Amino acid sequence: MEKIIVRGGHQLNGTVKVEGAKNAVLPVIAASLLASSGKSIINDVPVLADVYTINEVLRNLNAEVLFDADKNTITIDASMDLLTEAPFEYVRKMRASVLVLGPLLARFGHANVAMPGGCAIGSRPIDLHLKGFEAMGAEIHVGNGYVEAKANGRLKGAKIYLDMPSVGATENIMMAATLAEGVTIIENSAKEPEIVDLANYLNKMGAKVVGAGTETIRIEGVEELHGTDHAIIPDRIEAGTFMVAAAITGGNVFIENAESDHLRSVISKLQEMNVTIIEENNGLRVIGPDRENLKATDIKTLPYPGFPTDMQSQMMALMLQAKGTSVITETVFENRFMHVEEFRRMNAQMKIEGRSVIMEGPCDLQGAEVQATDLRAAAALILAGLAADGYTRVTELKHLDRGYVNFEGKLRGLGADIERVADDDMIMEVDFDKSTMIAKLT
Ligand SMILES: CC(=O)N[C@H]1[C@@H](OP(=O)(O)OP(=O)(O)OC[C@H]2O[C@@H](n3ccc(=O)[nH]c3=O)[C@H](O)[C@@H]2O)O[C@H](CO)[C@@H](O)[C@@H]1O
Ligand SMILES: C=C(OP(=O)(O)O)C(=O)O
Repeated sequence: MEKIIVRGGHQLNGTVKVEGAKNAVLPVIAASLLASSGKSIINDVPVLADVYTINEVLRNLNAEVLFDADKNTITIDASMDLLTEAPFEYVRKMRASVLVLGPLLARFGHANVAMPGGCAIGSRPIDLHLKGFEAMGAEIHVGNGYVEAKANGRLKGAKIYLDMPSVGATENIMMAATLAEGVTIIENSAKEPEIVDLANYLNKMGAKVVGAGTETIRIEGVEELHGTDHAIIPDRIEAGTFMVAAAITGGNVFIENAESDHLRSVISKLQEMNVTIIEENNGLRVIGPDRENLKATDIKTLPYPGFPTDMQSQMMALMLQAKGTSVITETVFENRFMHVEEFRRMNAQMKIEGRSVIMEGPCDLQGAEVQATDLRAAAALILAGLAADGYTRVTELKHLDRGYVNFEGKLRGLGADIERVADDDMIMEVDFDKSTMIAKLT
């Protein structure tokens, strides 16, 4: 079993480059299924496990997908008649597989996709996606672990109010509406930058989408869409994660490609904590304060432009180092505190009260063996390891690899003492080093 081993205490300095956004590329790849002519060429694609998974979903539907990982480019030809079933083996690995529902239903009048079920961060239903399709005239049948959607002819434009601004529901309904007859209005839609990226892509394919990035999106259906070229926006969560890495080590890191407009809430909270952030050409410079000057703060996760839930656990690692009482309240997912127990193994002083976690800092974090409970928790535990005394070993790296490209390599490039080891032999070597180190200290 692979582990990442990190030895804390090294300040990070230098430049790190942010990849294309995972949460933008997945819906864009799914949207490529809408093109009945031409090829789609997607650039700045991050080489992530999730990208391989969605590519497999498309190939399984009979689309032709060529991923040039060296050039970060995917070429998709979906112009042929496709199959319309996405089995559980893919949806289980990655919930974003449900994003093929909208495109398949709109183009072929049928989709049969495994129900995603819950995951480590919450129950994550897809009722809002399905209500949207029903409002557009689709018939939905849920049974035997699958959701089947059927339309008699083209979907019909409709006015759809989302009970909450769900990112996935907004994307799925927006994609379905591009080929519907008439106009669809999505009210209380999600406003994330990834929604805007998807709308830009759809418009280049020939769709008529306006208002993406606001709470009302208007889609005028067209008869067909074609392949196009597109470059994915930078990953704001990867950027935010490296911002915390700089802050937690008191380092000075330039984060190339970080888009400051997408990171306002994160920038503002870091500044409250006394982290210096300078907007430079093509990126952000982040300078962490000395540990005694890192100030406590409070955070509430919210839909964009509020503080992102996908940055919650990384900020928790930083708050454990801050002086005073910090509180994080999670309002987006009902169960996104699994990492708290793992932080406690590292000597973190914290308690959960309802949807909030209360921390008394600064904690003297100690290296320990910890388990990544989800994607962002994996990154957060490694960040905590950068500040901890001794060695931290993080297991269950399948979560990390879903969403970070060469995370340990990028941190090592900035000066972190970190490596990924493949098996227990390697770990014994590190144990040996550790005992030498302890011997030197005493
Ligand atoms: C691939 C991708 O882009 N994933 C992101 C996307 O996930 P995802 O699109 O799954 O997240 P949503 O915005 O849909 O979920 C937000 C909340 O709405 C609830 N909900 C959602 C849909 C629905 O039909 N019914 C319902 O109740 C969810 O359970 C959750 O509590 O947005 C989340 C919120 O910013 C991020 O954490 C994920 O990284
Ligand atoms: C929760 C996340 O992703 P997903 O929706 O793909 O599980 C995430 O990116 O932090």
